[in-house]
Amino acid sequence: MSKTFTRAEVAKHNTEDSLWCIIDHRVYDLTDFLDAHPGGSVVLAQVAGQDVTTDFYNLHRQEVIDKYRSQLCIGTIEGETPEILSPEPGSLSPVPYAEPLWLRPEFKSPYFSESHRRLQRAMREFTDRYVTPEAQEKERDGTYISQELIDKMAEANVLAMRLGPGKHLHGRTLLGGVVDGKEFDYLHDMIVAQEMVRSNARGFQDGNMAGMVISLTAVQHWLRNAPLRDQVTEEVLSGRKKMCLAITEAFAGSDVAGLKTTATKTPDGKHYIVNGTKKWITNGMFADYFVTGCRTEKGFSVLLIPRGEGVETKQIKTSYSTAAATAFVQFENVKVPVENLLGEEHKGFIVIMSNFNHERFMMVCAVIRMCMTVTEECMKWCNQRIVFGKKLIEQPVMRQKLARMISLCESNQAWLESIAYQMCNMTYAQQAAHLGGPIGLLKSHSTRCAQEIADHATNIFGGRGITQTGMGKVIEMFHRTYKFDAILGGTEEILADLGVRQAMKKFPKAVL
Ligand code: HEM
Repeated sequence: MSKTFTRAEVAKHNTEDSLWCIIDHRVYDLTDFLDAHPGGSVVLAQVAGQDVTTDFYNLHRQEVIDKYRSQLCIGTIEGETPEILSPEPGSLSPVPYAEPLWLRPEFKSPYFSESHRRLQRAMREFTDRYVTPEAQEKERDGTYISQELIDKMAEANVLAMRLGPGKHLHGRTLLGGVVDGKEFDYLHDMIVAQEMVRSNARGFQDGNMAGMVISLTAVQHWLRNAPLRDQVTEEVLSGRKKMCLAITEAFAGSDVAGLKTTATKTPDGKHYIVNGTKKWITNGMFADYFVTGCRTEKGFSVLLIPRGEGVETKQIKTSYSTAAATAFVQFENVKVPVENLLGEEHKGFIVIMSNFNHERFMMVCAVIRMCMTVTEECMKWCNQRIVFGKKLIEQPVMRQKLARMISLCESNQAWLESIAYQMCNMTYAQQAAHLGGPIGLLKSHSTRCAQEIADHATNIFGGRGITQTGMGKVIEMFHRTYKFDAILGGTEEILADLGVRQAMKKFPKAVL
């Protein structure tokens, strides 16, 4: 790679027998790549011997050249040095507004300590090195997360951190010891969630143990049989077993009262017999345990159901990748020991409701971070793309769009950090009592904003914004999938309504 060439030398290699070109001051020999190029050989023949930097970056993302450099690059241009940055694993983006304010060197924040910063750095590197490459591959081919990655996350205790703060973290070495398990709070939790979504693969993001995140917390808090709880927790956090939450049915989604799956006690009182179906169950395809909402004689109860006789799963294809392992689940006369009951019999609503807070908080962390990435992509594109002889950024209409996108991201992230801080200072029960409304409102609001951001971003990227490869692939993915966050864990309307209803419960009688 230390070889240098003059531009005149490169220009001579302008035939299909010897085809060179220049990208960012580096010389590439594309002769043997002609037939393999996904964009075909004709485009390459048209630019043979030339500096194609602008054309290349109009069509490809930086990671394309990073991937092929070692194979195709033969040297640099004499007296010139490459200018375009290839992000190192773990690095922060230098693009304005690409990172949350607390990560920008010139700003301060009252919320974050050194351990938050250490965790952020370690999580960013972990995601860049291990999660993103697999996420991109699985998102494309629709297969499920590998056991290798699960093992890696289990070993570094990333799986354990994703449950949020709690005793399950005490005594564990978190990502090599960057934070003490006893100090781990909801701001750490937010960091883990926000860093993981930077792998930019919405289906895989859910396929990556999202089912565990929203179900094991309920087991932790509500399964009263301690040996069983410890056994299951250990199995899941070590990555040997997978767990999912099975509440939603084709008959009832956010309206939990309308569920039709039944759990009937056997005459000896030792078991429940479960019958019914569940739909849109994230990770259901590979789950070993289903935390399942059932109708019982006098109400609603939640059971931990292991995969076994009478449990069947079928894949559902949704708008995002099948990497999420979304399933239709059928329970047919499934015998479940009564010790597998979460909370009290007939009082399962509280189990579900209190669990919803963390689930929705996680979703909000993710969607807001994703909006920020989309805004970053648009900032970069507007700065690069030349239309009618001008950069896009020089068009006032584009600056208006960016201003709106930035404002939505900044305000949502600030609201989120404030809620995370409240969570750090409340017990689980206080959170359930006081934060259901605010988290619901923030989720509803942030996904409405996501819709607007997806819309602006697609218009900015044009045809690229509706294409699954090339420069607009992140935009295309976001525009196709932002609705998941608007629906999973409670629709926008239901959550907005919850926010106002919870506020009205506390409305003082004496105020007119
Ligand atoms: C080192 C040189 C190059 C490499 C490694 C490369 C690689 C690729 C890859 C992997 C794709 C698939 C789409 C994607 O994943 O982004 C692609 C598509 C394409 N490439 Fe290249 N390419 C190179 C140079 C060029 C040049 C110089 C041109 C034209 C000036 C070009 C034109 C195209 C076109 C038109 C497409 C299809 C557009 C699309 O899928 O969005 N490529 N290239």
